[in-house]
Amino acid sequence: MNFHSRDLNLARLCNEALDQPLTEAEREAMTAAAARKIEELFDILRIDHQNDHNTRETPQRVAKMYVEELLEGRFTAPPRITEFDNAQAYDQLIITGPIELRSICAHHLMPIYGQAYIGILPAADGKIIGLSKYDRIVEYFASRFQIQEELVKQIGQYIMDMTAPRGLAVRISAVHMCKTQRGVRASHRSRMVNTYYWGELASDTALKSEFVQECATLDRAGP
Ligand SMILES: Nc1nc2c(ncn2[C@@H]2O[C@H](COP(=O)(O)OP(=O)(O)OP(=O)(O)O)[C@@H](O)[C@H]2O)c(=O)[nH]1
Repeated sequence: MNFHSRDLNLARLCNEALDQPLTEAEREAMTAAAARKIEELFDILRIDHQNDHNTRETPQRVAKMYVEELLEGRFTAPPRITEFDNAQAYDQLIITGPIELRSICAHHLMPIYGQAYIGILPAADGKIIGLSKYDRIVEYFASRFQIQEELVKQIGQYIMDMTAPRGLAVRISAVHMCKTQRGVRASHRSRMVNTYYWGELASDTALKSEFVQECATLDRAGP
């Protein structure tokens, strides 16, 4: 099957999903087409991948890694969210983290790794969602070429749209390898931290500082 046969040739922004998840046949066709382009790149870089025992299968491996792993969140459906009744009308702050964050930066295609923290102020008459779903949502939006400012907002907006809590905070603390492995060669300890707030968490400074303090505690807690 030719992967241009559907609307898949309509490009989307690097951190947006396609309009429809790929079918298995489309995924295979995209992987094969990407592998051919990576072979071409190796040819340009004068890497003899036909005869080099180390890189013979590398274009196929890299193409598969992009389509099925690093950019999976562009090509698959968002995670299913399990909702439970908020039977006891729980309306206090819930904080979950650290959630392991693995992404790729949009500018140099280098890894971003770190932790995410999510704070939820549930609506007493709303729903509670399964705790593991926050990790899945982070992974879904992180599996794209990203910049950290937009990643935080995408994660939070999705949770707001799906669950309508009274307030929400999403915080990411991450290392950008485009800064540590090249360019300025910053320290591996150099991180970017950013937080975005919605609803009551945006307007209530006491809630904000409770969230930030709990994140610091969770960060120090270790395994
Ligand atoms: N704000 C922000 N910047 C990012 C993020 N990821 C990478 N960057 C930066 O994006 C910038 C891209 O800069 P350019 O000047 O176009 O690229 P460059 O010439 O290779 O620059 P150097 O990285 O300084 O060598 C760099 O400063 C990166 O550190 C991110 O998530 N958020």
